[in-house]
Amino acid sequence: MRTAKDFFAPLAVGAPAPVREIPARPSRAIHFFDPGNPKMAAKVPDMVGTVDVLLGNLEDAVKAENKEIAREGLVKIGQEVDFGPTQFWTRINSLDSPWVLDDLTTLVPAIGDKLDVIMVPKVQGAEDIHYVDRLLAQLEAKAGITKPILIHAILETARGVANIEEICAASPRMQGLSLGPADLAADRRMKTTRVGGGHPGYLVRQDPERGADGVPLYDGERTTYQQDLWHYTIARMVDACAMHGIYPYYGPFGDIKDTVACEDQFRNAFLLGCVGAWSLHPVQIKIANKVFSPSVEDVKHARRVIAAMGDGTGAVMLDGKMEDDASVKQCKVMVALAEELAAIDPDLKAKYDAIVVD
Ligand SMILES: CC(=O)SCCNC(=O)CCNC(=O)[C@H](O)C(C)(C)COP(=O)(O)OP(=O)(O)OC[C@H]1O[C@@H](n2cnc3c(N)ncnc32)[C@H](O)[C@@H]1OP(=O)(O)O
Ligand SMILES: O=CC(=O)O
Ligand SMILES: [Mg+2]
Repeated sequence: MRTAKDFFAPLAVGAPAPVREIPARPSRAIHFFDPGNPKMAAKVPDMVGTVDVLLGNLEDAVKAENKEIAREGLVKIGQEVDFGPTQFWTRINSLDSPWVLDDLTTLVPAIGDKLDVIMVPKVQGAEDIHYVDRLLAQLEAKAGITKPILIHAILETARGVANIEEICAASPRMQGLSLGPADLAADRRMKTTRVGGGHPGYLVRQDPERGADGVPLYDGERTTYQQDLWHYTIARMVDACAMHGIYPYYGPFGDIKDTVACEDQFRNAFLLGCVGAWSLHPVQIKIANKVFSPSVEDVKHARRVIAAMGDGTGAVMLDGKMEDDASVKQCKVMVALAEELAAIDPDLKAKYDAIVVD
């Protein structure tokens, strides 16, 4: 166990001091691109400023024979592109893979000063974070990096879910967690072959009509309600992240053409407390930016409650509803997010600025 005294000490002589608080930088969409795919790589400079996070993916979805090309492509992009307000992340290969050591030892010296966050897949427990933490400190020290690179863990194994709290607490570098529904489904032996999203078989059914003897009458239509396969895991992530001052994200939604269901899945995550989701295709950036930004109506309502509540204590009636100390805190969450987003998104700022609180 690392004691409180040692927790914020650098793990290598010359490494930058760990951050004390994870900055709340907007990250509505973490947009994945394959840095070894020339068409995708060419689009990266023009995407800066249109998306909160650009992530060069080196892990799954990059063919084994292209791993080195992808890594080299990422170094080139990192060195050549000015990311401005957009965060620059990468997803390295899994810690048991033949590529990860070269990923880290190549990326940190070459573009470690540009990388905000390294996403680590298939994290099983605190030991995985400790390994990356120490190695990053050594590499940062050697390369003279002055700002610590943060770590984001993908929750995609049953063991990772069971160890969620210790993963979040493993290092001051821990920035957040993403749900990895595809690998997690496989690891848990769930019987869905979809990459995230719902499943028509996972449902509850309206009660049947019953005869006088109480026996169900099976002749009527009974409405079914599809349920969210990921609710439990996302809720666990949200609590663990909030407890540790880090950020939860929904992961991939593989049905690229079903933009409506993607929006629903993202919105469920937003309502439960996630700050963003992955975008696998440019079409999903727009969806994430929309869903993970509070609506004008929500911001207006929140500002009205805050204004009506004065010093934030007591209870008032507003539009027939009770508001009190707790609801004003909920409203402050909404307004704080709106302010963070308005600071980087001029369109949103204009919409929020135009709100008149009556
Ligand atoms: C379970 C997990 O681990 S999920 C995370 C790993 N998976 C990924 O990262 C997948 C990333 N996305 C992709 O590989 C692709 O978007 C695919 C395979 C899903 C679809 O690709 P395509 O069939 O080429 O999509 P489509 O034809 O609609 O592409 C339109 C254009 O957008 C580009 N494009 C597609 N995806 C992206 C992307 N993620 N980033 C930037 N550009 C992209 C294409 O290159 C194409 O460019 P062009 O107009 O110059 O030809
Ligand atoms: O990496 C993501 C997943 O769903 O698996
Ligand atoms: Mg995965």
